[in-house]
Amino acid sequence: MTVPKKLVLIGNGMAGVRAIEHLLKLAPDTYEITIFGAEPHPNYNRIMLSTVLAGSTELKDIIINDWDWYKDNNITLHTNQAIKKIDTQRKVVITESGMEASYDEVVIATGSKPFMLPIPGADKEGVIAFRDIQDCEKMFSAAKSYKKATVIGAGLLGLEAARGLLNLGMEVTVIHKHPYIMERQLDEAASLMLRKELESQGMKFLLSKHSASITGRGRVKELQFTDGSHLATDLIVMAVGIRPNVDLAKSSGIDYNNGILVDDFMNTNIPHVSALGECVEHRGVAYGLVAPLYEQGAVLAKRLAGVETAGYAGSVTSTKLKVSGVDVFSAGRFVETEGSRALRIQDDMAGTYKKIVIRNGKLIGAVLFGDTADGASLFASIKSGESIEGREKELLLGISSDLLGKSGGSASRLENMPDDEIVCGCNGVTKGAIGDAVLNKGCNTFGELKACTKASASCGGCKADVEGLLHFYAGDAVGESAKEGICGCTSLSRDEIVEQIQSMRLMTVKEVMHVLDWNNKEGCSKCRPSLNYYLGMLFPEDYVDEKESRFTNERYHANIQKDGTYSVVPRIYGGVTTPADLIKIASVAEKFNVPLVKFTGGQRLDLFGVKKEDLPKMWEELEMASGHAYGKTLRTVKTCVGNTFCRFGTQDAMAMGIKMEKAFERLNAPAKFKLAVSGCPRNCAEATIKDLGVVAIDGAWEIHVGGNAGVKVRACDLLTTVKTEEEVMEWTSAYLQYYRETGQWNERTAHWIDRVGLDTVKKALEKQEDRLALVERVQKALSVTTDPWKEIVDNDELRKNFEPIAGPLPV
Ligand SMILES: Cc1cc2nc3c(=O)[nH]c(=O)nc-3n(C[C@H](O)[C@H](O)[C@H](O)COP(=O)(O)OP(=O)(O)OC[C@H]3O[C@@H](n4cnc5c(N)ncnc54)[C@H](O)[C@@H]3O)c2cc1C
Ligand SMILES: NC(=O)c1ccc[n+]([C@@H]2O[C@H](COP(=O)([O-])OP(=O)(O)OC[C@H]3O[C@@H](n4cnc5c(N)ncnc54)[C@H](O)[C@@H]3O)[C@@H](O)[C@H]2O)c1
Ligand code: SF4
Ligand code: FES
Repeated sequence: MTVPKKLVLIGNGMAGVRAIEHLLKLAPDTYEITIFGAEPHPNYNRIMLSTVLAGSTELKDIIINDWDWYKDNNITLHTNQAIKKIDTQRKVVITESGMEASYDEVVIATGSKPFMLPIPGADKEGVIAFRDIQDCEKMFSAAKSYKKATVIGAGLLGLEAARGLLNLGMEVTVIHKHPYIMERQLDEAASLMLRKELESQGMKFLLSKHSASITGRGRVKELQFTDGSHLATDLIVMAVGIRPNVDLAKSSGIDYNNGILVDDFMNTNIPHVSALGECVEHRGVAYGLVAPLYEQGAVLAKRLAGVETAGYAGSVTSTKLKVSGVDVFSAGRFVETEGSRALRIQDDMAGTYKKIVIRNGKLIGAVLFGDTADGASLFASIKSGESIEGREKELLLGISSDLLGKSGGSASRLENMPDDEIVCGCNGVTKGAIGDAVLNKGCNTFGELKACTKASASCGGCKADVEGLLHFYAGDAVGESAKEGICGCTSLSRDEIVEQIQSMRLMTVKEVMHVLDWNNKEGCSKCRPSLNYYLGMLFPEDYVDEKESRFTNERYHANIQKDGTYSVVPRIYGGVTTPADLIKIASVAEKFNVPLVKFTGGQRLDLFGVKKEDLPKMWEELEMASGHAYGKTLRTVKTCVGNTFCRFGTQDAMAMGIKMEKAFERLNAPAKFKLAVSGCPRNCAEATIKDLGVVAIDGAWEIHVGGNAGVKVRACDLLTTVKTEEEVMEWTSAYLQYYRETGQWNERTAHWIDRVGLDTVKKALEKQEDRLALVERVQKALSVTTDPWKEIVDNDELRKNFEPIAGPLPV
C-alpha cells in the first residue's frame, strides 16, 4: 500500500477548499490533508455575507462544509491558526503560534485583504471592512447602538453593505470618489438608473468626494473630506477594493507582483508550492470573484491528482449586484473603445436598460439594468467568442435565446455543456450536480433544486441556466415551480398580493409593504409601480394615485426622449381630425419651435423635442385631450375609413373607433394597450395585431384579442363575433376589465393571453351577467379618470413641477 503524501492547504476559504473537494473526488486516497485557517469557522460562503447582513440568510446557512465534513474526509483542520511562513527548504509550514506541519505539497489560498484607506483616524473604533463573519457581527452590533452609517466606496461590496445596513435600520450614506457609482461594472446610464433606484430605497450618496480624515475620540464621530466638508457618522465601512494577500510570498521567498505569481497550472516559482484564489496573479490578472477561482481550483486539483488537464487560460467575468429588488448585470468589456461599437436600448417606462458591446462581429461585453433575464445567455455568448454578425439587434432586443438556440446557443448550449462545467459561479454548482439532483434526488422544481444544490442561491445570475437545465433533465416532470415573489422584496405572488390587499383593504403602497412584511421596506422599481396599479385597480374610487411610484413619463405626462426633451401628442380620436385642430397643432408647433412634427403609427401627430418647461404652455394653447402616448393606458384606436368612403366597407369603422377611443381613453391597465377597427376583412387598420381589434364582416363585427406587433409579432385570437355596436362595446369593456383584474403589472395582453389561456378568457366572458358585472367595474374605474393636462394647466402648484431644475436627467 502506498503511503499518502502530505498536502497542506493554507486558507480555509472558498477557492482552496473547493479545490480540495475536487481533489477528493479525483484521488481520494492520494493525500493526507491538513488545512490551516486564520478564521475560527469551518469553510463558509463569503459571498452570502451580503445576504446575511441584509437579513435574508442566517449565518448557519452559509456554511459550505461543516465540522463533520472534515472528519468524514480525514482532513485535519486547524482553525484560528494563521500560517506565518513556509520554510520551502525544509518543506514545513509554521503558524504564528509556532506550530509546524510538514508537507509534500502545499497550496496557498489566503485570499485578499480589504484595502483600508490610509487616512488619519482609520484605526479608530467603528471603522471596519466588510470581508468576514466578524465584520458582519460588528455591523449587527453597531446597528443596535448607533444610527448613522457611512460606506466608503460605491462598488459591489459597498452597495451590498449599504443595503444591509439600511435593513438593519441605520441611516446610510455612501461616499464615492467618482461622479457615478459602480463605475468598474457599469456605464453612466446604467449607473444613474441604479443610483436613482437605490436613492428611492433610502440610500444617500455623496459623489466625487474624497475622504481626508476620520475624527472622534476613540470612536469615529466624523468623516472629513478634502473639500473641507464633513459628515457626522457612528460607523464607517470601507469598501474601496481589495488587495491580494501576498504576506506568505513575502515571508517565504515566493515570487509575487500584485498577487502571488502562478503559471497556468497554479505552480509558483518554488517546487511543490502552488497557489490559487484571490491571492494569486495569473497572466497579469488577480481575480476578485469566485467563478474564475473555481476554474483555477479544477485545474489545480487535476494536476495534484495526476489527471491530465489543459492549463488555466484566464476567465471572462460577469457580476450581478445582490441587492434585493435591483437587477444589475455586467459582463466582459462593457465600455466601447476604438474598434468596438455599442448597441443600447433604454426603456424609462419599464425602468430597463440594456447595452451590448461588439468587436469584430463578436459580443465582448454587456450591461443590463432592470431586467437581467438575458444575462446568462449573453455571458455564454461572450465566453464562447461565437460570431453574432447579423443577430446583433435580436440579441439586444432580447430574443437572443431563440436565435442562439438555433446556432448552438441556449438550449443546445446547455445540452452540449460538459458535466463538470460550472453553471452557478457563486456556489460552484456544475451541470453534473444539477443533473444528479434532478435525476437521482427527486428535485423537480426550481425551489427544490435551489435548496438541494444551492444553485442560484446567491446573486441569481445563473437562474435562467438553472431553470433551463431543470427542464432539460426533468422534461415533462417539471413540477409547479416554487412560488416566486413579484420581485426580490417579497416572496408573495401577484395573485396573493391582490387577494391580501382586497381582503385586508390595504390602501397605500407603504401599508401593503408593511403589512405584507416586505423584506425591503422601501420596495423597488418593480414592486412600487405594480402595487400602485393594483391598488388603483381594486379601489378606483378611494385610492389616491401615488405619483412617486410612477415612472418619469407618467409623472410628467409626456414621453422623455433620449436627449432629455419630451414629446407632446394630442388625442386624435380614431385618427380623424379637423382643419381647425390641425391649424392649432401647427401654430403651437411653430410658436414653441418644435423641431420635429411626425405622424405616428397610431394616426396622430407627435411634436418632438419639447422642453419640459414648455409642456404646460403648449397644452394650454392646444386645448386638446392628452393622447397618453406615455403610461400604461389606452394609446390609440386605429381605424380605416370604413363604409363612409371605401367601396369595400361593410361597417362604419371610423365611428366605431371614435366611440371606443372616447370610451376608454385614460383607462389604466397593467400595460399600455392599442385598439383598432377595420371596416371589412381586408383589415386595412391591421386590427388583428392589436391588443383588441374589431373587424367588420357582413352584418357583424369580429372581436380579435391578444395581438402585438412588437419584438415578437403575435397575431390575435378570435374572441367572438357580435352583431351590434353596443355588443362590441360590451365585450370590449368586459375584456379590458378582465385583463385589468387578472393581468400582472407590465404584462401586455399578448403575454397575458398566453399565460392565462384564451379559453379562460372566453369562459370568463361568455355569460352576459359576468360581462355586465365587469362592465360595471370598468365604468367605475373610468368615472374617476381626469385629463392630466387639463388639471396641470389650471393648477399653479402642479405647473411648478415643470420649471427647469439643474441636475442630471430624471430616470
Ligand atoms: C461580502 C462579500 C460579498 C461577495 N459577493 C460576491 C459575489 O456575489 N460573487 C462573487 O463571485 N464574489 C463575491 N465576493 C468575493 C468572493 O467572496 C471571493 O472572491 C472569494 O471568497 C475568494 O476566495 P479565496 O479562497 O481566494 O479567499 P477567501 O474566501 O477570502 O479565503 C481565504 C481564507 O484564508 C484565510 N487566511 C488568510 N491568510 C491566512 C494565513 N496566513 N493562514 C491561514 N489562513 C489564512 C482567510 O482568513 C480566509 O478565511 C464577495 C466577497 C465579500 C466579502
Ligand atoms: N455581487 C458581487 O459580485 C460582489 C459583491 C461584493 C463583493 N464582490 C467582490 O469583492 C471585492 C471587493 O469589492 P469592492 O466593491 O470593495 O471592490 P471594487 O474595487 O470593485 O470597488 C471599489 C469601489 O470603491 C471606489 N473607491 C476607491 N477608492 C475610493 C475612495 N477613496 N473613496 C470612495 N470610493 C472609492 C472605487 O471607485 C470602486 O468603485 C471585489 O473583487 C468584488 O468583485 C463582489
Ligand atoms: S378595411 Fe375594408 S373598409 Fe376598411 S379601408 Fe380597407 S378595404 Fe376599406
Ligand atoms: S451565479 Fe450567482 S447564484 Fe448562481
